[in-house]
Amino acid sequence: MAEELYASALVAGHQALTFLKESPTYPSAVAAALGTHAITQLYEPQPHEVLILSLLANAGLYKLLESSSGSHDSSASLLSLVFKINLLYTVTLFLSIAIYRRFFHRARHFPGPYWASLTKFWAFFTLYSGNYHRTTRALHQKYGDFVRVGPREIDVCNVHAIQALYSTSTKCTKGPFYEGSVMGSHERFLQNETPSEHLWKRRIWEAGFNTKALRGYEPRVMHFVDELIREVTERSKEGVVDLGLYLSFFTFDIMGDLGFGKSFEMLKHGKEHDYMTIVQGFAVFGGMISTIPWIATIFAFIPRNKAAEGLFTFAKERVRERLPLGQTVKDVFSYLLVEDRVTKKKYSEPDLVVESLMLSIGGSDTTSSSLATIIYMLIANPEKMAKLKAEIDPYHGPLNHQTLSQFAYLNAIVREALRILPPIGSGLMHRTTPPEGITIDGTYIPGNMNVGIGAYELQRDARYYGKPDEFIPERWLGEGPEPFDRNAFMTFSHGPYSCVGKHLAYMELCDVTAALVRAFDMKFAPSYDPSTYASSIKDSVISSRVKLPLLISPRKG
Ligand code: HEM
Repeated sequence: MAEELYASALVAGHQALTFLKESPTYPSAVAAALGTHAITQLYEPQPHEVLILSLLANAGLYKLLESSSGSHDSSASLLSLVFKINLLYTVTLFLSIAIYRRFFHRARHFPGPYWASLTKFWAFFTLYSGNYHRTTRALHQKYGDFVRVGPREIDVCNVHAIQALYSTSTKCTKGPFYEGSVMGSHERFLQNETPSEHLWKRRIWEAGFNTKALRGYEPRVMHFVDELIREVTERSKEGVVDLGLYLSFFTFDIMGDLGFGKSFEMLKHGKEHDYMTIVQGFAVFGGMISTIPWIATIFAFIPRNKAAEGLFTFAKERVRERLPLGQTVKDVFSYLLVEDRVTKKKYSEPDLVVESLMLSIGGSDTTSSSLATIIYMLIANPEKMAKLKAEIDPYHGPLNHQTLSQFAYLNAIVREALRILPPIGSGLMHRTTPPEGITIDGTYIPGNMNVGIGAYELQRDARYYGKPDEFIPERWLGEGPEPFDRNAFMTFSHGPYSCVGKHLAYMELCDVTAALVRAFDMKFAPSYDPSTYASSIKDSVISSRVKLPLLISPRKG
């Protein structure tokens, strides 16, 4: 069979060469471009394959021209001819792709921005601007529930799509969002694992976030809450405090402690650790290239740059220091050391390095930006702050999650902040539809399309939440405006790949909010324009760190 294929390929190659030799050069370039487009419809080549093929094709072309011109033409004029043929080939190929995507593609009936129908770079640049979530929301308001945000990408804003796309029973597969590695290598971590590998790894992670595990982490979390209050008290004596920065220090310190067994001590030193700077840089970059996954596959072949290498070296050292302590320390890492009860598989040391890195990325900026939003919303809505104080103040015991989970208004505030400004707000390309396509609320989406739901647009949709742009915690207590649809809450995603750290996040959000409100009177710094808060949040898949300049003083009454 293989020999037959090889023989057919040789015959086809020979015929193509004869055709090129006998036909005029420029029309051949046009024919080759159209042929390439037709082939890529059947088989999507990887970028490195395209590169290798085009180098080989150009070398062949040069040889062909050389042999057909004899000794008449110099190599400079041959090269110039090769260049012109390449240009014609490229222009034809791109035109052919553009015409196809615009007028013949199976996604052509879906409305959306013009450039998005032609190229994924529309999403890349929209994400670069930090406005992806706001842009897709505006597009849904203009076009409806299904918007074409890429050649074969559909952003969906409809509550029925959650089950259809994200649930355990969905026929959709993980989308290209999870392909490749931004770290410049082939490492796989929980989030971008294949479904079968994800299954056993996820079981290990889930054990690390069950109620018993969380109870074990709480004293460690409370240690950092106390440190946060102490540091903010000290800094506030000097004037304006950027609480956004200190909340970042806080969440990174905790993730260092729970993921690597050692805090970054940023709260203690009041200074940014290089680790945080690099991680935050990577998060932005990683977010952007997730819109064009073939860029990530190129990165997988390039050696890691200095910053990424530094990050890995740091993580490797921390993991090596942490490993000998085994399960004597009750952190998330200790759970990652346990073998899966079903498959008996275990994480290797290099896998632990990658997972610890991912833990610190996934659990830090998400939680700190949510905390900043909670405090911002409370200061911007003094009546809500007063209501929260009225709930917390009568209680004089130690703050812990068991107690705080009974504080209905506090929990409603946390939920409402996560609804109105979710730290992962955009849908991107989380899932790919099955070959037969999928129907959502009466709309058919063809097969092999990339689809996603953005939490921001869904949670600001007036069909699911009355007065969606207003901060109304009461809606979670059954006292807010209608409609109110709990099912449209997507902040932690949904289904088998949803946030595994959700309960730890809730614990941190409640613990810190209660501690800050109990300890301080807070107001916006006079130099700060609070109306810029929401627009200052840049969406790079995970929201960027926000500034929250405050005047803070110990509570008087
Ligand atoms: C407010 C805080 C948080 C938010 C809003 C959040 C949100 C999310 C979302 C939306 C996903 C799914 C992403 C996707 O579609 O692939 C996710 C996954 C994940 N999150 Fe969180 N997260 C938060 C905090 C945390 C914390 C504190 C941790 C760990 C300590 C964590 C660990 C993870 C992990 C490991 C995954 C991957 C799960 C998987 O693929 O099975 N997150 N998170």
